[in-house]
Amino acid sequence: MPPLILLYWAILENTGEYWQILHWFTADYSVRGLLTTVSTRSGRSCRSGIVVMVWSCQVCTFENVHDEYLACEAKRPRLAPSAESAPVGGPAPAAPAPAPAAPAPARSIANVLRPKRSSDFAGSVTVKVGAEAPRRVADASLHQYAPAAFARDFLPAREAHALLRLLHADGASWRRHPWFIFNQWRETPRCSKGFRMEASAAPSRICGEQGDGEARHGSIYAPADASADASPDLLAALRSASARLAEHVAQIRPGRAAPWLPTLALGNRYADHQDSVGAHSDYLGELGPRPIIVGLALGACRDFVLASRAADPPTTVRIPMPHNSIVVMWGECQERWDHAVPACGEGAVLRHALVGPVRYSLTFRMSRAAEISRPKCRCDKPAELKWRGTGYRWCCAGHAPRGDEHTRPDAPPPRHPCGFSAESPWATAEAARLAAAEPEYARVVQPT
Ligand SMILES: O=C(O)CCC(=O)C(=O)O
Ligand SMILES: [Fe+2]
Repeated sequence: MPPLILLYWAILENTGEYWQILHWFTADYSVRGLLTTVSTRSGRSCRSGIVVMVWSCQVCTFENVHDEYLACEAKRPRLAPSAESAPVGGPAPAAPAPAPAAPAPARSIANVLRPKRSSDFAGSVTVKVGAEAPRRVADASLHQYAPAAFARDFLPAREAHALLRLLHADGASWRRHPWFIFNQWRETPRCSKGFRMEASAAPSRICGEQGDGEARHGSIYAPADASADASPDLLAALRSASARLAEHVAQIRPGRAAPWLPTLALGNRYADHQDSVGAHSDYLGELGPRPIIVGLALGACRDFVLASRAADPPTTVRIPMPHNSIVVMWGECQERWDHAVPACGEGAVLRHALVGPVRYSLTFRMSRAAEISRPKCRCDKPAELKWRGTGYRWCCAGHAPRGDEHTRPDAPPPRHPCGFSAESPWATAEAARLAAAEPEYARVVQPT
């Protein structure tokens, strides 16, 4: 049967939503549908009755291969697609001045059929150096400003969508954790859960984040505690994503011999614009110095911010991370840069069709626990590893009950850091070895 193509316009009577729909019926009688008009409502059901209907949004690359219609919520185009080095506003470091909204996509067949990329709707990377006004930069130029790389539309769209569904089902059980900051225990302003991906290991909970007395904090990996409560489908999806990331990193990596094979994924769930992670570098007790850490963002688009600690001149990079985008943080990030997902205004969150304002991130890390001889602090717990300006030191980050334990009424109170601090000559030497094997970031060639 030759393909039959049908283009029609529909107005849903009860919602007033306007859809422009292109269907083509293929030889196997599957039906594809493209929506060109974006809706803000969700939950309508639309069954084709024939075989499969694929709804894809023209604005946010959302693709729903199931038989229900989920309204895409990406109704607010933000910054226009990258214009290399275009100034975007005044000198305020916190947020680049709003740029004019991207023009509405032309309603043409060519535009309907054009595969959409997230750069069509999410903002550009912006860089602010010293007192200069923030500038938009092309994604591929990020390495000129920070030891990091950014890529959009990383996983195949369906894989990203399936992973988001699995995370969203699991994410309801993720918890806020105690963390030590400003000399007191508080709850993390987001929920998190950790996964171990070694084939043989049970998934473990990660005990959230704790402070280190300098208003910086990092993620702490608890040893596997056998709370194997992630679905096999989710673990399989995490392993698949991690294999793709390992391959990507191998392609773009600046030197170094040993492969990066992630074995841990820390999941964060930001329920809305108020959830956040403050500026920090990660704890490295299990990862060793200068680790590669890769963040995969799924769901709502929020800004991921990298800020140099050096004042010569201070650099802030703001990366609006849309659904299915990744940021690779090279080793130097954990020494001389902080990263954050700041709280923002409600309107600054680019919602996702499936999860609305919820953002998930998975930060993939490679455990080197087997190579690291980790001392215990005075609390008799494994110490944490941090860069301290001139070298690495083991320190105590305080201790709180792991996983859900802290929510139990009989949970012991969290313990303040004991003040333990000891040089790690091994980590400092290992960092120097790794740094020598890395060429200048500015010379890293990014694939297009
Ligand atoms: O959510 C993110 O993108 C960052 C999370 C993070 O920094 C962490 O888990 O240590
Ligand atoms: Fe982090």
